[in-house]
Amino acid sequence: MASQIEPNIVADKSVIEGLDYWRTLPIKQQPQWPNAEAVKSASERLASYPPLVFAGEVDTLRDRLAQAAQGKAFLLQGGDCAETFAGATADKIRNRIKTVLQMAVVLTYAAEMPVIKMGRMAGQFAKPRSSDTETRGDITLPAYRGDIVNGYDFTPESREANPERLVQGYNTAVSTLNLIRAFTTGGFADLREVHRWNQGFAKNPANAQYEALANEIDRAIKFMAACGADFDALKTTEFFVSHEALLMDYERPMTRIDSRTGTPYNTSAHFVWIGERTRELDGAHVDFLSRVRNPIGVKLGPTTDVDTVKQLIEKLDPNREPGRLTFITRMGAGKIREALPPLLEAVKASDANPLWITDPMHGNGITTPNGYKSRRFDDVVDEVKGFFEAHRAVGTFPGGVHVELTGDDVTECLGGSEQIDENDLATRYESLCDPRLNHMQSLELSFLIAEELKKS
Ligand SMILES: O=C[C@H](O)[C@H](O)COP(=O)(O)O
Ligand SMILES: C=C(OP(=O)(O)O)C(=O)O
Ligand SMILES: [Mn+2]
Repeated sequence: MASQIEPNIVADKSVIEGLDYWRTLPIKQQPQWPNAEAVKSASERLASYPPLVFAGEVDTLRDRLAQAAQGKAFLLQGGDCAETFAGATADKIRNRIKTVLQMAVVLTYAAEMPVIKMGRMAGQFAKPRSSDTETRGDITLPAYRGDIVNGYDFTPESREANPERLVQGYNTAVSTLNLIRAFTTGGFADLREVHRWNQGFAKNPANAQYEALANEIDRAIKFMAACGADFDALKTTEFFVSHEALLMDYERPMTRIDSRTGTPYNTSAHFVWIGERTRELDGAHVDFLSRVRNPIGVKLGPTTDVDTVKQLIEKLDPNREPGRLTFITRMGAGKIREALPPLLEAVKASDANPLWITDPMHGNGITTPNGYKSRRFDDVVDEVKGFFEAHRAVGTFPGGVHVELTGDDVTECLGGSEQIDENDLATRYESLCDPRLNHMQSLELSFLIAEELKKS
């Protein structure tokens, strides 16, 4: 990130050394690379490539998240469970952005407050798995760990971890982010285009409800324009990218020293989070992310206790910096109403002010009798409701949602007004890992969240 025209403040030696301290700690969910030299070579190349995001953008996001933590903004974070290299096409990326923009409009209108838009995009390539291996029939192979590690095809060649994929991951993230920037700053995301974001999607109840809302917004904009309002600010929209910081051979080389401040930023995304499976207090991931300046998230499952939350705050946000820390709860619809309030109470009584958002996906996984990983739309909605209820009861702010979604008409989650059932799953199941809400289910969810926001 060094620039010739900006001051070039170098980092302390201890700061640079600290970025590799994780190597001495226990670490989970990393691939078994077959060839250490090849990993070293790929990591060195990554370290020499330009950053994907700038430190200044990361700082802006931290400010936005600080607003949300204070109850003055709402975070909408969404995208694939596992982005794929083949899925990084213009159509698919555009549909996902359109879906997030539509959901954001619905939420902004209801909440009457800014909605921070963030994709699980441009880097969501590495997956933690429940098992290191997958068995089909009498063959057992390494589990698929995301396109940045190995291939999905069930052959020994494809399932072997391949370090060249680290570089391909970077290149795919670059082209995805380039398109995101073009869509969100090149006129397409202009609020006056609110109808256009609905075009190309099938006619269905959620789209019709959206269309009615878009008409209202249109009329309001035209009214304000007739009154002389200047809408230049509506031409572009901020859109941030995020992914799970899981694969250290990608995250470490993408972390650079900011020449303005001499401090480390993970330049592979604006926001990164630590998953439920890798958030041990003394583990590699918590240590590494404690040292970068990005706003960071931590997933919290249903067994999380108060002490763990307090220690995570101590490690990851010792200075209680506004916007620094987001807790992404993923408790499950049946558990959130009991598991979340004690955590909220304890943090409320402390000097910390993290942002709390809900991931209503990962606590609600099921496997259908016909063998698909799925989730029921009703469970997703119920967890969101439980999240709002818990915050209302404790008097804290329900600051956002984190969803696995796509802009395409896939059939991966059950229910919604299209009433997708188990037999429909085979029609269009494309996810290589967890099931995503399709375009219509996503939009429908946003209307339901809007109702909850109005109540809050
Ligand atoms: O996205 C989250 C995890 O990677 C995923 O839920 C793990 O799935 P598995 O239980 O099939 O490994
Ligand atoms: C792995 C994920 O979630 P969790 O860590 O909550 O299981 C994910 O968000 O895809
Ligand atoms: Mn997932």
